[in-house]
Amino acid sequence: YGSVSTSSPILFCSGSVYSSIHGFSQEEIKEKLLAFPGGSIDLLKQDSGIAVLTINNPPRMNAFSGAMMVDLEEKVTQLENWTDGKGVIVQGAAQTFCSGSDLNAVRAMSNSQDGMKMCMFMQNTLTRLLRLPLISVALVEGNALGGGAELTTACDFRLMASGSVIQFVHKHMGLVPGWGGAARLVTLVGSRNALKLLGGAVKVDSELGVHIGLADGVLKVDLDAARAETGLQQAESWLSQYTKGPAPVIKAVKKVVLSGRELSLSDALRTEKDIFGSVWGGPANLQALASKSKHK
Ligand SMILES: CCCC(=O)SCCNC(=O)CCNC(=O)[C@H](O)C(C)(C)COP(=O)(O)OP(=O)(O)OC[C@H]1O[C@@H](n2cnc3c(N)ncnc32)[C@H](O)[C@@H]1OP(=O)(O)O
Repeated sequence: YGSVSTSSPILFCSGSVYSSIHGFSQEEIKEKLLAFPGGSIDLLKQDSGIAVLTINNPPRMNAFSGAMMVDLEEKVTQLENWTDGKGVIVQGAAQTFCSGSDLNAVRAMSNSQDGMKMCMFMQNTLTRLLRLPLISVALVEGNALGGGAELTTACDFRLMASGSVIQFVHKHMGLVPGWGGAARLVTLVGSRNALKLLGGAVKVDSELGVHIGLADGVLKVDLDAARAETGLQQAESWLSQYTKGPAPVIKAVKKVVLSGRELSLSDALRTEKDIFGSVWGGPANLQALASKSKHK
């Protein structure tokens, strides 16, 4: 497969929003964030080409410590470099998703300069997560609150367990989203629904989530515990509908959709042409042509 040299440096060279030209130092904020330890972000890359990224801080309902923000950035870098990857599932440990920023860290960083730097760091990371050449799914069990709700919007899809809640609680905290969650929410559900969810700090359950297009599916509850699939197993089989096939082709699928989502039409068309060129004449294309396959 040829490498994709596109006219779109923003999407495929550096997925970040802020850099030194914006007066932002990633290393400086990393050092400050590392002063708030606790929890981890765990990455499991599987032979299926589907990775599992786990937000792991159960004593604080998987709230993000500063160290976890740094850890997430490192894991996103690993996913960007995963040649054989096709998909990623983002979940929380211990059957709950994520309760947002660790409020202890928020209290200690409450001056607006530090708050803005943390927000720029998280915007960079979550933008890179959404721009990964992998199809991503947030598996929402339990609560996704505040920054946790924002994290769900940094995935291509959201699957909700029954009883789970996505809630942008920011207004109750005297805040608005800052990790890019408002901008992404408007894209997902439209500005009127986004205003309702943010202005009312609405608890979005799975039914409402599907109704407004925030959720893409609801996990099944099987009362026979012995037969029941876990949320993760269900999410893996849901995602595998879209990740069958060679990694370069699945990555190309994500890239054409991403460029259509983020670029102007002219730039998206040029980028699509470049991505097309990277799979045209590739092994999967040649094999399909040789087998004279029929699509029925
Ligand atoms: C730009 C980003 C903006 C933000 O993300 S601001 C943060 C927004 N998130 C929140 O305000 C969540 C606050 N937490 C809650 O509402 C509740 O704890 C929650 C998640 C519904 C769970 O309720 P319960 O099941 O009753 O459990 P609980 O309250 O006893 O919590 C268990 C332990 O977890 C802790 N915890 C939960 N959310 C946390 C957070 N965000 N930061 C730090 N610690 C947090 C909570 O303090 C409790 O700890 P402990 O057992 O009392 O030591």
